[in-house]
Amino acid sequence: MSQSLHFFTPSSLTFSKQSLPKPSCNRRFPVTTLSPKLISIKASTSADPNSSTTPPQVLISDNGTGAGEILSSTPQDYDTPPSQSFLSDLSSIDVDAVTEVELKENGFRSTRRTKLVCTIGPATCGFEELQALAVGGMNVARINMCHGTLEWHKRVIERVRRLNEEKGFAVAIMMDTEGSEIHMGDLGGASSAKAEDGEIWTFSVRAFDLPRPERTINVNYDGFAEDVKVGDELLVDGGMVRFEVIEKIGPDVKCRCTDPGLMLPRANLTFWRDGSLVRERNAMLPTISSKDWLDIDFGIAEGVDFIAISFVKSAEVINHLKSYIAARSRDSDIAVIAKIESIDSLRNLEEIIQASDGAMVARGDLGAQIPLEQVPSAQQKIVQICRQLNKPVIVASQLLESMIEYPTPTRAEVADVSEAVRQRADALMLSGESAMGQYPDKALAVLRSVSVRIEKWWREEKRYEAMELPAVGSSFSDSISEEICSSAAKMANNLGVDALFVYTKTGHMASLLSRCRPDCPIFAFTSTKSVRRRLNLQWGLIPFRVSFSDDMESNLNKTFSLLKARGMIKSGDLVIAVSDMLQSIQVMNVP
Ligand SMILES: Nc1ncnc2c1ncn2[C@@H]1O[C@H](COP(=O)(O)OP(=O)(O)OP(=O)(O)O)[C@@H](O)[C@H]1O
Ligand SMILES: CC(=O)C(=O)O
Ligand SMILES: [K+]
Ligand SMILES: [Mg+2]
Repeated sequence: MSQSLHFFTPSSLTFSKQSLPKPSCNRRFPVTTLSPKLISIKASTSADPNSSTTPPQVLISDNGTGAGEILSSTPQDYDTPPSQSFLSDLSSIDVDAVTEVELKENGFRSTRRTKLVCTIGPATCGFEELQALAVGGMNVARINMCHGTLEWHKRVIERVRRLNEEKGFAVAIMMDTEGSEIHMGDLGGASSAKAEDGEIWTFSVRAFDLPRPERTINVNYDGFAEDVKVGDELLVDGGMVRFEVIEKIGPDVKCRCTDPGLMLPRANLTFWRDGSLVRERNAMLPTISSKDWLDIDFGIAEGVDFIAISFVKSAEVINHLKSYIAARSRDSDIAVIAKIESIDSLRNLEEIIQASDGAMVARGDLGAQIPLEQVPSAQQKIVQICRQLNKPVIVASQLLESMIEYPTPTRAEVADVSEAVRQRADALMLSGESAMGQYPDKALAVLRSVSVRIEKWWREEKRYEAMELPAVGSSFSDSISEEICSSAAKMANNLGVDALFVYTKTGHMASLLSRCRPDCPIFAFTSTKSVRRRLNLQWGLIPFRVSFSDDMESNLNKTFSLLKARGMIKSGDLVIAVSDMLQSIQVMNVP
């Protein structure tokens, strides 16, 4: 009957089985009271070996088979008294109405796992429009500091906040820096400019009087006229429109349109010579410009959840920004997302991702820096590395580009979205489709329905990709958490459980579970609003805010009754629970 297993640790951990004690009211032991069917594996260690005199233990209990055997508990883990706020907050759990309805109507399994980011622009900045996006499944609202004034962005942030407060959403805010690459001016207020084949346009660093003279474009980079040469190819937005440089007159560069198209305000500009990107000069520009620093100060002051850094070249700039944020806002939760959109970022990919809290495959500019046909493989690689390093990854740009103008996507766009979902990216992003397109809600609905459909198909076919997930933590305690999460995810798949529950203060344990991309959804319970919002970017997590204690038994009882009362779970549902307070895996039916 007895099983034992030894870990080699400072003090040895043992697996063993003992007789199941009768539940008693003063015995605070979660495994005995929750349900008739329950298995608990507990590996209790202290992150700080000096903080506890109790040797770490691993416990296995199983009273689900009727064998009714269990071993002694480690009382210290259960005896932490619930805090005042916990007691006073017994009835409250934050979940948005949309998730609640989705869980009630469709059950856990059909909830969407891929997260959705929407760029907010003139088409979606009003409260009603923002609400429509939240209802439509927006998890993160992105504001792009290339466009709009600080006052405009501030109003958007306020509206998203109000939406969260009033409607219970946990929409996170991502601020995206402008970066100091070369781009066009704002077209003097026009929403776009059309360049036709063969037309001659003037690109200049000169400021023009309004109204903007016909066929002229402002360029933000002073060295532009010096750097380009006659014969160079000038690409707007990575090739959406192409020009050939035909003449230079002082600050004015005359160009002939060779590939016609629509140019959007502040579109990115790159120039190419003999088939390769000219980057000597703009490579000298700082990744974070002085304007970016002001925007970052604004983002910190406004308490945004994510800051996405454009045109990252090295890990150094990420580390620099992270220490700046840490110094500026002591207990700030702002996560830094590295935008992979340059040749340099591809060169230093692993170290950049390692230093960041997440990454974005910014295909718009990336496709302007590397040949377009290399973008898909770069995307796959970035998504894979992020997953291995346990960092959330967003696939961005042109997912549904045609929906800026049309109410239905092209088949090719649907295939592209499907591919990103199949790669199990954490999130998909809308840019122009939601910022200035005619059908933002429809575009979001397409992302949503394609995600759900592909995820379902993938699960039905049991198409697990065998991805090696290397250890990401440095301490032994980290390794235990990783092992627990990968075992819990595997158990969840094998047992066909309805949901994984994770109680997490920092969100780390939830992200480790998400990394395993299990079949079932992950209910992530966290006590702070900011962690809840941040988790909203990660694959498969349904973040709830609820106050909880170190006592897993009461946490589980409390969440079960709260969720049952709201009709989000029911008796008999099979759940696996893990937490970052108590290193254990518990399998149980909802009582
Ligand atoms: N705050 C805004 N105000 C006005 N227009 C905006 C705003 N945000 C986005 N847009 C419009 O939506 C388009 C697509 O947005 P997106 O965020 O992808 O920007 P982008 O200029 O392509 O640059 P990036 O490379 O930073 O994504 C922009 O080109 C712009 O026309
Ligand atoms: C999103 C972004 O910055 C890009 O695709 O270039
Ligand atoms: K940007
Ligand atoms: Mg970009």
